[in-house]
Amino acid sequence: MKAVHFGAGNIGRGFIGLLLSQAGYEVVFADVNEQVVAALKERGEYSVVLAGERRETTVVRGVTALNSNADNEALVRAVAEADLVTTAVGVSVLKHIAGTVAEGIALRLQHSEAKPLHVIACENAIGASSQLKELVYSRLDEENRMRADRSVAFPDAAVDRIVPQQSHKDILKVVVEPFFEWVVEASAMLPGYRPIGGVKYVDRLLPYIERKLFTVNTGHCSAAYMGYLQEYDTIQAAMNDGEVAGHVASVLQETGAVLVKEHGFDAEEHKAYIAKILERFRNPALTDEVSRVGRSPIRKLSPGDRLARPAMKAFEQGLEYRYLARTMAAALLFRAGDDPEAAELQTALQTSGPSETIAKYTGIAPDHPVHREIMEQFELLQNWA
Ligand SMILES: NC(=O)C1=CN([C@@H]2O[C@H](COP(=O)(O)OP(=O)(O)OC[C@H]3O[C@@H](n4cnc5c(N)ncnc54)[C@H](O)[C@@H]3O)[C@@H](O)[C@H]2O)C=CC1
Ligand SMILES: O=P(O)(O)OC[C@H]1O[C@](O)(CO)[C@@H](O)[C@@H]1O
Repeated sequence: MKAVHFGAGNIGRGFIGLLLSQAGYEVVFADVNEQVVAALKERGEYSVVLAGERRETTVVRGVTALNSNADNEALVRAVAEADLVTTAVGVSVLKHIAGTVAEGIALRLQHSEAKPLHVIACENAIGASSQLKELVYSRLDEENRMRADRSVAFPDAAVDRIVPQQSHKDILKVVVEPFFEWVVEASAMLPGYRPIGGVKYVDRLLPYIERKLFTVNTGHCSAAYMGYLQEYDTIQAAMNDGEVAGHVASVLQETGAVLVKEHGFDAEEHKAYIAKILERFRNPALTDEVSRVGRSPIRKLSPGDRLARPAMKAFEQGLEYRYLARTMAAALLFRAGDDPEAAELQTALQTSGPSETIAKYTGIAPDHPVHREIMEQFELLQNWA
């Protein structure tokens, strides 16, 4: 069984590559980071360390890598021969890999009996595989699109494992939290698919991806944005501050009410899910930088993502959204590291002012009550920043 995995970064090596290798796949990583690609090629293995008391280490063997830019021809052939293609590159990078995936699919379809291929985008977004499918299909001709409909599937997925920025002497080593959850849409699978150990298959992914995104990711970025305003460098330090932790808990109550109402999750079970996640954010064996967890604030503020979407749902369901609005206001003030999206937001605020900036990046119109709440929270927070 062969897998091509795009993105040999934190989640790629620390989660997806690990599970695929344990499931018996030969894994070819594709990345643009020449040093990582060269090291994977040369060594064919790397280690994953669990951030816990015992620091258990697993050596992931039987892997190699290709450079997505320089080795494109070989990568196209690898996609053509693969049983599985996975990605963890960032949802905004999918457009850059879609061409290679499309070329690989076109090549495999030249054989009349093309074997089934599953393409799973493991990104923090709703419908990431479906987004990738659209990008790939726009690069295939009509005949190949019709043939791909029969032998290529793009099941959506939700992936959850906190993997902070790594800084070890060994550039391939990756320290990850022990917890993981990978949920895949079973209804989209083609006949003959061999389940991967450790993956949970569900018929309807939406409740799972929304629960994950609106709890883990909404909560985490709330800690990052409020932590940044309080001048903390790490999530662990921010979560030790009662005010930040209280804010995160309030946000998760808001999103929890939406999730329970919309998807029928059991309220008590959801409370336990939140408690576990707050504990994971605090994991003292990890050092997770505010700059990583808050990265790409434009993506995080966008209409379908972890902040605007649950806030709008809360409004539509007659529920509370004040703390979500406060996180969105804080996201506008986030300037950690050299994040280009944070810089773009600062320019927008200076040139167009907060109201227009909120409308442009969240898609929420100025006369909407959620917009008005973000404005109010922004004015309150501005004095801190
Ligand atoms: N780190 C985490 O804890 C989690 C991350 N995710 C999601 O996983 C995805 C990846 O995140 P991380 O692994 O943290 O980021 P990362 O930055 O560590 O890894 C991304 C990798 O993609 C590579 N890349 C960039 N452009 C590429 C291209 N054109 N072709 C091939 N590779 C390319 C980068 O060089 C990098 O190695 C994101 O969508 C993120 O939201 C999901 C759950 C947890
Ligand atoms: O910021 P991104 O790219 O959505 O991904 C990082 C997020 O992924 C996670 O590490 C796990 O889902 C979150 O804790 C974090 O907020």
